Amino acid sequence: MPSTLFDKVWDAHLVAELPGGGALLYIDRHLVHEVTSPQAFDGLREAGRPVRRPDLTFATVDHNVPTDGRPIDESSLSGKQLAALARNCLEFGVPLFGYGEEKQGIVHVIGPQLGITLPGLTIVCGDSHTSTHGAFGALAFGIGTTEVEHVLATQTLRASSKPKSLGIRIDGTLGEGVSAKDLILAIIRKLGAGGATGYVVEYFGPAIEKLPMSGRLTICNMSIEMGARAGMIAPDETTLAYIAEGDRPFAPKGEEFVRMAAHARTLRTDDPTAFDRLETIDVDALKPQVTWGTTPAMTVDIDQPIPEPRDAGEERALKYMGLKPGVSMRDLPVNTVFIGSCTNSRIEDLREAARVVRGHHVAAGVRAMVVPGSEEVKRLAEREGLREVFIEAGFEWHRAGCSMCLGMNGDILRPNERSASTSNRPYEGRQGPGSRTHLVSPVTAAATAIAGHFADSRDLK
Ligand SMILES: CC(C)[C@H](C(=O)O)[C@@H](O)C(=O)O
Ligand code: SF4
Repeated sequence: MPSTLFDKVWDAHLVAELPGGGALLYIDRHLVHEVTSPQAFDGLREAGRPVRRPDLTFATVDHNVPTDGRPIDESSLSGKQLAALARNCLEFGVPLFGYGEEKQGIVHVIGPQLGITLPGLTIVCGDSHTSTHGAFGALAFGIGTTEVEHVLATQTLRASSKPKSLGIRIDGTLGEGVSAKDLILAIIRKLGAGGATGYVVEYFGPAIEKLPMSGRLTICNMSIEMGARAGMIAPDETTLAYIAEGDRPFAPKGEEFVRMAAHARTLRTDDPTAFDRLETIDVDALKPQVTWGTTPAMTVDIDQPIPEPRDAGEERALKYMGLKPGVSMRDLPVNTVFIGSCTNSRIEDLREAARVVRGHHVAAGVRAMVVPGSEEVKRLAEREGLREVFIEAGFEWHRAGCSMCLGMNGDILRPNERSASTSNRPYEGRQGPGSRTHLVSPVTAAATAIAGHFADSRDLK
């Protein structure tokens, strides 16, 4: 019987089938951040247990860190979570990429960058966007705080029954000004915000094979936004070249790399008939996408009008977003442009945005900010002169962190302010109370900052 990439990684990590349909899985890498770990460490302490594999556990601070140079307010909840992680890592011997340190960054950006994320591994983190790491052909998913404690203590996860598999075949070629972000928004728009609930998704096909790792990471990142348990892409030569290049201190080297690469080449779905469900999408005619509502499925092409609401949920979304059907998306002015988040803050995202920005200026009255996904991305961008491009155009240049992806760290919108944001969730209040978020790609965000309203990057030329 043909099997899927997901089957292969699952089977290789199955320790035991549990009575009642669950499974005990061995976990290769456990990523930890300050928001979902404090109670887990408290639990270990109370039980008098150590962290079983501190060498396979990696911690960073991202959600709560100030990105604009403000000092950390130690009396705030953010300050307390940051301090707790530092204490816990010291006590339990877990390596921490702390605030101000060179390896610090958003957990889903530093995993791949440091060579922690590799093909065929199981990777968990107390964070829903752990699906990001599936871009390497890893089985990666978010877990709750109780499970974080279980993984810390045992290096295994009690998973519920094995999810079904959904293959999404993506044909065609992305046009200029259209990116992986537009592709994943189009997929979510087609399948719906719950369209992949209960599935592990594998993206494959010609359009995926042509994508660099940065785009594959963007796609797997947002799998969770259609309810998927995980997103995966089979490792190929692009994946292996990414792991081999650059400064990746935790990536295998020499003989070890050769072994890993040989294993990675076996990690593919034997035949699409192995999927429980199959969907296809063609991207030849895909246009830049913009969300208009409060889920990532409420999306239109940039040259389409705001749609008529089809149900009470869409009506509520329109009201919250302060929008009327029929208004052209392109005519909608924005207050803020945010280029950042684990979806779109890698060096490639910044390069693409800078290419659009170069020689232009941010529109009057618009606040535009770039928040690199890691301190390493920030350093690289500075070395390449991207910082100057953004600063000269009137953008703010920040330190690494989750920043305005969610309102936990001081980077927020004021009530009723509208943003073009490269993040992944346009939920009510996500970027601050009353905030109105529209998801876009980095190049669309850059063009929008310059135009002052939603704009197609191809119009700027
Ligand atoms: C804080 C954390 C638990 C949360 C998540 O799980 O996704 C956050 O990263 C988010 O994006 O909303
Ligand atoms: S950048 Fe946003 S989506 Fe990603 S981990 Fe941080 S808060 Fe969650």
